[in-house]
Amino acid sequence: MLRVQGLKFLDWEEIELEMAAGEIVAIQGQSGSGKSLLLRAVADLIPREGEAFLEGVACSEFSPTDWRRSVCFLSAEALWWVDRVGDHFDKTVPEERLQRLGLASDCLDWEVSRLSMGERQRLGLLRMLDREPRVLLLDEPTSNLDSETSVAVEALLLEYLEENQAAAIWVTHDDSQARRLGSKVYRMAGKKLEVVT
Ligand SMILES: Nc1ncnc2c1ncn2[C@@H]1O[C@H](COP(=O)(O)OP(=O)(O)OP(=O)(O)O)[C@@H](O)[C@H]1O
Repeated sequence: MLRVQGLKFLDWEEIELEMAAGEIVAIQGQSGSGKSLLLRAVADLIPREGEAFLEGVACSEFSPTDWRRSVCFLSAEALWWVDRVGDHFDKTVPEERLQRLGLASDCLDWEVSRLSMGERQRLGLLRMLDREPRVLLLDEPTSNLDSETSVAVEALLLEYLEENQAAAIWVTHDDSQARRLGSKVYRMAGKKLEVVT
């Protein structure tokens, strides 16, 4: 589904990655090792060499907007550009999704400024799913969450990947999360991507 070929940014070594529909690839590595840069490079958000292919079609064949809608990067700190939470969503978020993630049923009417870090993270994730991406580039998507809410986020994401035959690259500092979710686990170290399992 997603193939990354000879991807190179700054002075990191070339990166090759391939993932199938429904698959999660987990990426670990010390702080500053280049995990976020890799996700941004795949999303075509930073200057890079090499190519990424979605279902065989090169990134360069897409408009930048179409690529980023299909291969969607979720930053650890999602950006919010208007005051009201609900104005960031194209569609109505099913009440059941809010409930599953422990979010208040009226949170779409809230001001962004009142959101806690964990609420921002969960709503950023729902906003991403609202756009129905084919590939999810997740930068520590549960870093601000308690363990129970993290489990709920994991379950929702697994369900989304299965139902939509989408794929994800999941950056995490949590070893057990990487092993639990990743069909392959990689580590960024020494400016290169190494296979762990
Ligand atoms: N435009 C740039 N030019 C040079 N160096 C940069 C640039 N952008 C980021 N870096 C550096 O690249 C390194 C990797 O950054 P990155 O954000 O990918 O780390 P990370 O592995 O995601 O870390 P963390 O786990 O702390 O989030 C950092 O040292 C960062 O300062």
